[in-house]
Amino acid sequence: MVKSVNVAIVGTGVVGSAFVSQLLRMSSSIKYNVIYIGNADQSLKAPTGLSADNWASALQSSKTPSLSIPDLLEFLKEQSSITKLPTILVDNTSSLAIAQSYPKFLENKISIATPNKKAFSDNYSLWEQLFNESRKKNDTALLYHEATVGAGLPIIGTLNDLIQTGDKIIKIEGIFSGSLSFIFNSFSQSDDIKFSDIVLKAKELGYTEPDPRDDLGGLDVARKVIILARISGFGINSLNDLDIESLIPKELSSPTLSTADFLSQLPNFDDQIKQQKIDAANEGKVLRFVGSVDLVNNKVFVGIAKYDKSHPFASLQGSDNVISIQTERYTNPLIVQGAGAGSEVTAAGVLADTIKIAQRVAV
Ligand SMILES: NC(=O)C1=CN([C@@H]2O[C@H](COP(=O)(O)OP(=O)(O)OC[C@H]3O[C@@H](n4cnc5c(N)ncnc54)[C@H](OP(=O)(O)O)[C@@H]3O)[C@@H](O)[C@H]2O)C=CC1
Ligand SMILES: N[C@@H](CC=O)C(=O)O
Ligand code: NA
Repeated sequence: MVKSVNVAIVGTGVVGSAFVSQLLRMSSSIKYNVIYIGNADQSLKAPTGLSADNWASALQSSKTPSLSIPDLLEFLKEQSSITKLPTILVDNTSSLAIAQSYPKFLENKISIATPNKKAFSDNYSLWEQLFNESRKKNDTALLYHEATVGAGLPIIGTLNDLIQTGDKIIKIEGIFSGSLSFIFNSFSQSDDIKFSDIVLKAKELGYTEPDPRDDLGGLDVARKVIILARISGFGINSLNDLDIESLIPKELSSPTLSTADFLSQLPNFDDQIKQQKIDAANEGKVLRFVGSVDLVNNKVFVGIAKYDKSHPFASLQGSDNVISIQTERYTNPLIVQGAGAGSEVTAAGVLADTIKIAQRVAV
C-alpha cells in the first residue's frame, strides 16, 4: 500500500516557491498530500489539482486570507483527523512568531522542516524546549532544520552524526554567509565594482535575507554560529552574548530606517568599504566575512578577517560557503564547500528534510 503524509507550507518567497515546485515535481513512493500553502496574505486550504505549473497562480488568485498561527494549528489538527494522516509543517518564512510556536505544533504531533534560523538561534529556553530529552524521545513529531546553516549543504546532519557516534568537536570555522561570500568574492575580483551594486545583485539573486541588513550586520552569520555551537554542546544563551562585527555604516544603523531607504543611501558609503579593500590588498590580502566556534575555549568570532590570496577562503566562487569541522577523529578538518544560498539549493535542503521526516512518519 502507498504510504501518505500531509504537508502544509508557510512562506512562498524565494525558498518557499522553489520548495513547492520541487515538491510537486518530485516522483516518490510516498504520497505528499499538500493541505495548505500560505504566505503573509493569501492561502490555499485543502487545495485539489495542484501542479508545479499552476500552484502559484492559484495562490495569487485565492481570496482566502492566510491563517493566523493558532488557526493554522487548528486547521492542521482537523486535517490530520479527517485524513488520518500525520502532518509536516514546512516553515519557509523568517518569522520569529512562527518559530516560537514550534513547540505547540510538535506537542500536537505535527513535524517540522524549516530553513528558518529563528527558533534555533533565539533565546536558549526555546532551544531547550525543542531539544530536551523528552522531545528527543518523541518520534511522532520530528524537527529537521538542515537548511538553517549552509543552505542545502550537509552541515547539521554531518555534525549530528559526528557527535552521536562519539566524536568530540574541537573547532568549527568558515564562511557561512552565501550573500556575503558572493559580495566579497565579487568585490575582490574587480576594482570598478561598487559595494552597494553587489549588495543589490545579491538581493536580486535571492541570496540575502528578506532585509539584507541581517546579512550585512553579521546577524545571519551569528545565528548560524549559535546553532552550530549549541549542537556541539556550547549553549550560548542569546545573540546578545556575541560581539558581532558589522558592515553597516554607523550612519545607516538606525532601526527605524526602512530597507528601501537603507539600500538607496548605501551608495554614499561605497568609498568607506572600498578603502578597507584597498588596505587589505596593499598587504597582499583579501577581506572575507567569517565565523568560528572554538569548543575548547568556548569562544566565538563573527566578523571580517583578512586572508592571503593563496588561502582557500580567498578563492571561493559565487555564493559558496566553506565550513571546516575539526574533531578528535578529524584532526585534519572535515571540509564541506558549495553554494550556501539561493532558491534551488536551499529548497532542496528543506525538501530532503521533508522526505526524511516522511520516511519515518508516513502511514
Ligand atoms: N534565500 C536563501 O538563500 C536562504 C534562505 N534561508 C531562510 O529561508 C527563509 C525564507 O527565506 P526567503 O525565501 O529568502 O525569504 P522571502 O522574503 O523571499 O520569503 C518569505 C516568505 O514568508 C512569507 N511570510 C512572512 N511572514 C509570514 C507569516 N507570518 N505567515 C505566513 N507567511 C509569511 C512571505 O509572505 P509574502 O510573500 O506575502 O511577503 C514570503 O512568502 C528565511 O528564514 C531564510 O533565513 C535559509 C537558507 C538560504
Ligand atoms: N542570507 C543567507 C541565506 C542563507 O542562509 C546567506 O546569505 O547565507
Ligand atoms: Na545545511
